[in-house]
Amino acid sequence: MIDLTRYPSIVPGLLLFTPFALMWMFARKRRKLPLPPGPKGYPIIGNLFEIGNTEKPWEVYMEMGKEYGDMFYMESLGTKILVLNSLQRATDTLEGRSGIYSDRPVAPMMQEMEFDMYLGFMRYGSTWRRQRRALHQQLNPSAIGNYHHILSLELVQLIKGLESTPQKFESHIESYLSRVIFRAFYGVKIQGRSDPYMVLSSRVVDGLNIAGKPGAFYVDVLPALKYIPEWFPGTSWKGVARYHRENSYRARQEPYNNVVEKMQEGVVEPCLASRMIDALPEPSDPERWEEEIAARDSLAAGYIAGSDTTRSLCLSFVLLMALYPEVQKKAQAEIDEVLSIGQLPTIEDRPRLVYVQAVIREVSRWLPPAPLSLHHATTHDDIYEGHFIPKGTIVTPNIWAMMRDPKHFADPSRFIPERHIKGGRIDKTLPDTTEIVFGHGRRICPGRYLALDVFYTFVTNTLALFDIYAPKSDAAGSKMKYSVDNSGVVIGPHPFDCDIHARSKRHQEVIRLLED
Ligand code: HEM
Repeated sequence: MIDLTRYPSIVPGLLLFTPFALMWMFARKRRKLPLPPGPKGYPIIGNLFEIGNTEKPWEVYMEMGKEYGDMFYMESLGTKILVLNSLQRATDTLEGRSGIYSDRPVAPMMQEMEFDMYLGFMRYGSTWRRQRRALHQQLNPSAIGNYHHILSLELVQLIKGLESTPQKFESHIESYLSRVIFRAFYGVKIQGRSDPYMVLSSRVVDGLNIAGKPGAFYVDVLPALKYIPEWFPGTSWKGVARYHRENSYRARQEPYNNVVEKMQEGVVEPCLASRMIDALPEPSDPERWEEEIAARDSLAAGYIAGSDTTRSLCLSFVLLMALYPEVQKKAQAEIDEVLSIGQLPTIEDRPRLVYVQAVIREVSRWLPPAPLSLHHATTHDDIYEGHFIPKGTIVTPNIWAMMRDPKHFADPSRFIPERHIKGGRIDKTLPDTTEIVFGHGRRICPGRYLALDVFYTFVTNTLALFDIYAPKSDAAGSKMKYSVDNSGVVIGPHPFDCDIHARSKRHQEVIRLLED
């Protein structure tokens, strides 16, 4: 017997959607081809309990894959979900058939908060294409070099912070990443967490995390509720939506308008925004207006999407170095072989740092910040490997399962950078986890080159100058306690303690001599 009290948020949906579910069941009968395999559903509600189980769904889906295969399908109350548990399935559909699999499902509350104006949550179409192009022109591999100096300039404050107050490592990392992103995007130097831009961006991320939770708002279950006036009892969600809509609007407008003003005054630091503005068509061009909105909104989408994800990867790296001191020593030995003390690693050193590259691949595999990527959706019916995939299916790429696929990664729960190396080089026959972690197909993360360069800069410079240990209270590094925060769209380690200090007196001296 199912205990409905465990799933309070789905009870109203159960009642409200029963007629739709019946219609859906009859429509299914008309189809000839089978749907992909999947758990048998209950009459009327279908797979509501599998879909409604929001506790670490990436792990639940990985387990379900053992029974139903690397691609399975669930249906409930009109919602259709296809889970892709292997890289092969993601490549075949999201990349091979990207013309069909590149839409996003947009929940009514997301729309009410205007988060569908952000690239990551926008429906597939011409506005999406325009914004995507605007970002890609500034963040592609040949353009990204324009921002490498910022990674190094902002590094000094991070290194000095880690040396003077190592217990605040989390806040130093967060502040480094925000400084890099805001300076690269808008040419501004922000001042810590209380900076107005930081406050605004964290409010938008909070809103995304609230709206991203399935079943958190009744309007997601019954979209017609949005037409009920705000004075009506039980519509407090409308106030929540308005608050986040305002933040979402300000986050798109304010930093961009600031750059426009600075450009007019001739005092702007070259940045993504100024380069996008320079590249806009002439004011008389009919395309100008739309292109300017695309520039403005794609920048906001980038800085909102980039902070939490990159932070999660950096914190996972610190945690893993404390947990696996032998990996840390090996990576430091490689850096010492390539560079002398006092020389800080740069992007140009990357090809010579093979073991460090393997560490980066293994951190990305071990705790991918977006374990279920972002949902894709189909714009048309499709037939894939003899299965019928209906139009409007929500497609969930399970990055977590791909990273733990024993076909590619033996003993997947262990952290073993060596698995990525063969004959002294990166093993190109193994899937590249630093690609998988950024998603697939036309919606793949446009910030991936920037994110990887920032992450590499953080990893190499930290290893070059500091030792990271489990806190003294822990007898051995491998026994250090940690847990993962699964509460948002992006996951990462919960706050944890660790000891960070300069590797030696000479390293301490190098840090002291660094100039701000
Ligand atoms: C380690 C850091 C990062 C990770 C793990 C990550 C991961 C992802 C993933 C998994 C997706 C969904 C891809 C898909 O739908 O298939 C995505 C989308 C996106 N990412 Fe990132 N990302 C990171 C950093 C960044 C940065 C620095 C930016 C800044 C430009 C950024 C901007 C975006 C945007 C705008 C989208 C939406 C793309 C679209 O829907 O077309 N991300 N990211």
